[in-house]
Amino acid sequence: MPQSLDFSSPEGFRSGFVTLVGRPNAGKSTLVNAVMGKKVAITSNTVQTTRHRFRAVLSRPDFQMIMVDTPGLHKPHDALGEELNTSALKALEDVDVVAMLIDATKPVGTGDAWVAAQLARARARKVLVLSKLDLVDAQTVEKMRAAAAELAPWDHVTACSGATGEGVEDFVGAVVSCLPEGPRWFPEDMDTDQPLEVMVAEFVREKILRSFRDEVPHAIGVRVEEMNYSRKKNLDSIRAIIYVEHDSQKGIIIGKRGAAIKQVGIEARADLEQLLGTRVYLDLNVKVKKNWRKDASQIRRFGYGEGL
Ligand SMILES: Nc1nc2c(ncn2[C@@H]2O[C@H](COP(=O)(O)OP(=O)(O)OP(=O)(O)O)[C@@H](O)[C@H]2O)c(=O)[nH]1
Repeated sequence: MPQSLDFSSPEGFRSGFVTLVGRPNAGKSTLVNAVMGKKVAITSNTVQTTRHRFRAVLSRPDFQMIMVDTPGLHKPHDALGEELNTSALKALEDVDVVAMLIDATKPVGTGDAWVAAQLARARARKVLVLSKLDLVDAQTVEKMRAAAAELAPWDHVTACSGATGEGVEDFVGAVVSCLPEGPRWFPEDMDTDQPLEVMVAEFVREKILRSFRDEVPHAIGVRVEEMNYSRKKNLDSIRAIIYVEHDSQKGIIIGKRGAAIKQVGIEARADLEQLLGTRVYLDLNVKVKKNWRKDASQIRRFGYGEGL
């Protein structure tokens, strides 16, 4: 039997779903990538980077930990915000473990207390994670541990750095100890169930968010229109559209004589070639679609909030 079809699991095997929650920018996507040992989620300094809910699956001989990466919980300002909030709260239902990340570089605030209060309603086991451990000293970590412990009754309190990897195995151990005994849900060699088109669109969006942080925050959506693989050339030809809200944003993204979008294309292509294991031809176009973020049905059409 090919390995990918082998779902059998030994006695005592643990498996289950864990969702990562926390304020925007807390480091959720970075931690998912660190746990997986490779990039499956996009990260950026811009808050609310994560829009798609997806699963990353860590398989070891004695457990399978399925991570559901959620958009940050926050107070909504527009329809997109509401959609993200709803999806974050929904993610608390039907999971075995909720891991709440608190950025160790910031004092525990009312925002964290608000998220912890939402968590109190979930029946799942709860793990608190102080993130960005590499940026703080030991004394701060101890203070943060004490403050965080007050927020809710946690099963475990851990600290780690998704950037350096320090403490990441402790985090995995804490989560796994909370998982119930269960079957292998996914084939051992499958590490994400996110459709390729969605990952491709997200990788392109990450590059744009990084390049134009201040000029176009949140005002972009990326949709992959076409993806064709040629076995002969080992080449993926991808056509994607970048949607913006205003003409001015279109100008910024394209840049002088197309220089800016060319740079985005070069960077995205490098990542995509790694992701897909093929050569990539990437055709990016920019279109203006006024107020697309304000209309929740449009948001669904763009794929955000779907399948939640
Ligand atoms: N130094 C350091 N930086 C980190 C660490 N984890 C995350 N960051 C940075 O913090 C920023 C936000 O990280 P993300 O992983 O995108 O945060 P997120 O919680 O997924 O953000 P949203 O998608 O907005 O909810 C990025 O610039 C990361 O590079 C860490 O452990 N150490």
